[in-house]
Amino acid sequence: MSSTELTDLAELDAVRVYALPMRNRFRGIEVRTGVLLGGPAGWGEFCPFEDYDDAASVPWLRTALESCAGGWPAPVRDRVPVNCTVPAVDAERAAAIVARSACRTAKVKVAEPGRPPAEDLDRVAAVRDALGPGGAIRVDANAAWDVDTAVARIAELDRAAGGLEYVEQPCPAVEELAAVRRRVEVRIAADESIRRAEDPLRVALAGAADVAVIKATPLGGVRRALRVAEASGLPCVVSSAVESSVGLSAQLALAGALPELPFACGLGTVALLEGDVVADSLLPVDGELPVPTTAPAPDPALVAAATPPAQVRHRWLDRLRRVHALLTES
Ligand SMILES: O=C(O)CCC(=O)C1=CC=C[C@@H](O)[C@@H]1C(=O)O
Ligand SMILES: [Mg+2]
Repeated sequence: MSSTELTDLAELDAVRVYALPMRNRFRGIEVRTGVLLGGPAGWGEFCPFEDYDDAASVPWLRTALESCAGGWPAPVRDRVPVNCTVPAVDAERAAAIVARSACRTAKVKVAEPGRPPAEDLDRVAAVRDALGPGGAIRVDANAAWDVDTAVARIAELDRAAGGLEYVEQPCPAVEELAAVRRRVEVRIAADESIRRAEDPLRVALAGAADVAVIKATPLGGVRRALRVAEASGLPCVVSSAVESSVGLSAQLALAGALPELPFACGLGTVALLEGDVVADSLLPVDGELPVPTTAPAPDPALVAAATPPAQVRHRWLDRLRRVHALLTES
């Protein structure tokens, strides 16, 4: 098939809704849900977070349909180093997650609403112990702080971690990221500030970040995300949207195709899920994942085991139809 994107849902051979529990609550999510789409040239995954409206979900569907059409850009590497992701859990669990992962880089969630800052310090210290002195630690505050709080917390976390590789999205606004960046030594990474194609240029022009976090899934696919990465002019880290192995493969295709990849990617996230929909899960081995050329096919028995009740299936199929209608209008 020559086209790089399917536009007609009738061309799909299979549509399967899945629901997989998270091992630990993450981004407020306890069960990750989405739709697997079987196309003429492969599989794709449509899995916008529940709080995304239909318009914001359009690029997620583009990503799924690009995957179904097959033929991602040619990779320049066949393996990608990844970080393990440590949710806002207690220090003991954090250390266990790192030890189990065998990754040399850990990304630690901090500034969870309602939790005291001392818990973050204990968590990063435990992660450093588990990782040893040679590993890299990055933290993600998901835009929780104002500028002064960010400056204070980053200094404390940097000390507790024995050095941070970078801090992801300390504050909400691009101008705030720039202000924090002028006041701390630790690198700043922009994540939520890069959700639309026009965003990375704004981040770069404002001097707001040292690193761009790029996600193929919410940016409309591997090709679109590659253009966003190039426009950023910044070193890029590819990070997941907590997909099953089907959707994660598009993110790995992006990481495989980026001309430069100076940091480990946030793609070890199948480990956050209780189970998967493919037999050969994209779980890191020795801190790396392979770059696939197509998405792995779901295993019918695993999909059957992950199929949610009819009410959930109908809600997702309605969502798919509505978002598809918006996509074809645009
Ligand atoms: O980057 C990683 O290590 C894993 C992915 C990850 O952290 C995220 C995925 C999806 C939603 C987010 O809240 C979160 C992030 O903020 O980067
Ligand atoms: Mg982030």
